[in-house]
Amino acid sequence: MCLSDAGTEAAHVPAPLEAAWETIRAGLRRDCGARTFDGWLKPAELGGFDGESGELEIVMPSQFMADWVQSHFGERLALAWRTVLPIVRGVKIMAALDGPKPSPLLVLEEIPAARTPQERDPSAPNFDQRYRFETFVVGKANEVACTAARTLATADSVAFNPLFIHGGTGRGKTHLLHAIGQSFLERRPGARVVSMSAEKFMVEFIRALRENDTIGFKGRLRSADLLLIDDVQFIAGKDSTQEEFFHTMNEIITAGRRLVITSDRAPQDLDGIAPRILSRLSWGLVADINPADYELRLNIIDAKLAALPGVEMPRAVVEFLARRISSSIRELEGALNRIAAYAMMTGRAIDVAFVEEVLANVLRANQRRISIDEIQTQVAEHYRIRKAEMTSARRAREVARPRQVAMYLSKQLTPKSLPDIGRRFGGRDHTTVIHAVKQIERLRAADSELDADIRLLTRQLEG
Ligand SMILES: Nc1ncnc2c1ncn2[C@@H]1O[C@H](COP(=O)(O)OP(=O)(O)OP(=O)(O)O)[C@@H](O)[C@H]1O
Repeated sequence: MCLSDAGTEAAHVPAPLEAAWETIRAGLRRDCGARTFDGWLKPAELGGFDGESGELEIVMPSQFMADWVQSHFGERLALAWRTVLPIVRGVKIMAALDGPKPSPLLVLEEIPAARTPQERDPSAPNFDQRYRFETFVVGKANEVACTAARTLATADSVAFNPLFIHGGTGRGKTHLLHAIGQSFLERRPGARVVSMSAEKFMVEFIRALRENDTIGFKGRLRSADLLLIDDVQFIAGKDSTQEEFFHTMNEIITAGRRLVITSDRAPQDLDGIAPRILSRLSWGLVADINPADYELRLNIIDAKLAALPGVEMPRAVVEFLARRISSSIRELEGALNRIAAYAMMTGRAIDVAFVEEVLANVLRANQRRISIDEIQTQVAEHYRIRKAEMTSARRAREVARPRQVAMYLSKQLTPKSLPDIGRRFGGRDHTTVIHAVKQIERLRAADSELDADIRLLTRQLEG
């Protein structure tokens, strides 16, 4: 449903869009300064909104301005809109149909419209430019998969084929797949790389059957120097697609061409996939991507922040996010974008309170399941005391301090209330817990050894 046509004067824009636009404009003005704003963004007007696709048009007086705003503010505008008014899922910046013609000077400078690789060659893969090895942060959870991916992409010959990468959602499988494709093509310009999801494989195969073009389909896939198939779990239970997939795999591998497959689960858990496909997979290398640990999450945030210039995030906030958002990297990335957009819009400084407010839902969903029992075990082991001392009445320093550390960590790492925590430490009062938390906070700031202990314990507990 299109509410209005871009560039027509009588465009009726619904009130919520108007209100959101005002907020976004105010944020942009604050963010980029009055000069840039007045020169480039002030003339922008709301165009049509398509309620079905969620696409909003922003209309500039000329094509040149539309291109400039697209390249300098396109992503930021889209992000701001999605944040302020989530029904807006995409933003299209366009020139007014009856806008002024660009001056000759501007024509000289006009930026040629970028064409996607697919527009140049419909069979060329459309890789996401952001998904490269250079932007993939490596840690314990993904180093085997990443090394294998790099080897497959760059080595003159590989000892394993296919490469099967598996892991839960949002852990970087697609990122690695695109990185392989781009890196392979850079080393071998002109090579034939075919990249598709298993779902697309199925859809295209069925279409080829219907259009009597299976020869064409087979030819396109089997002649690939590198074939990348994402989310293979999709073809579970689809027998004829699997039959075709098996022959494709076979031909690629026998011809010494390279094949990479990703899946959300390990081969042995792929129910509904033919045994001969699974056995073919086991000829190659199976690499998993585990959930990112605290260290890796910290490094990923740092890397993403480096790509968001102008976003000032204090160390305490970075650590807070790494600690609290552990479900997936996609979620971590989403949280960072949301914080950046809100900070831009409201002009507020980013601190922990701000982040707690902006991410309330995400943080709730990510509530860790670390138990007080685990904390007590880990702390007792670390300080080499008996776990029973966590609940005992002994006040000797060698047991009292570790007990306080465990109470402090229980407050930091679990959602339990102070009285709850007190009860779990031998029925102590909540004021004892408050005292422990304050005491450890104070000591931590002055005692680097204690600080290091707490960091280590936090890392171990968060896995
Ligand atoms: N190690 C990493 N370094 C940098 N960015 C990462 C890393 N891992 C994941 N990401 C980012 O997290 C987001 C989600 O990753 P990706 O789409 O590759 O996940 P996926 O495993 O394919 O998930 P799904 O199974 O849901 O498709 C992407 O934006 C990706 O760039």
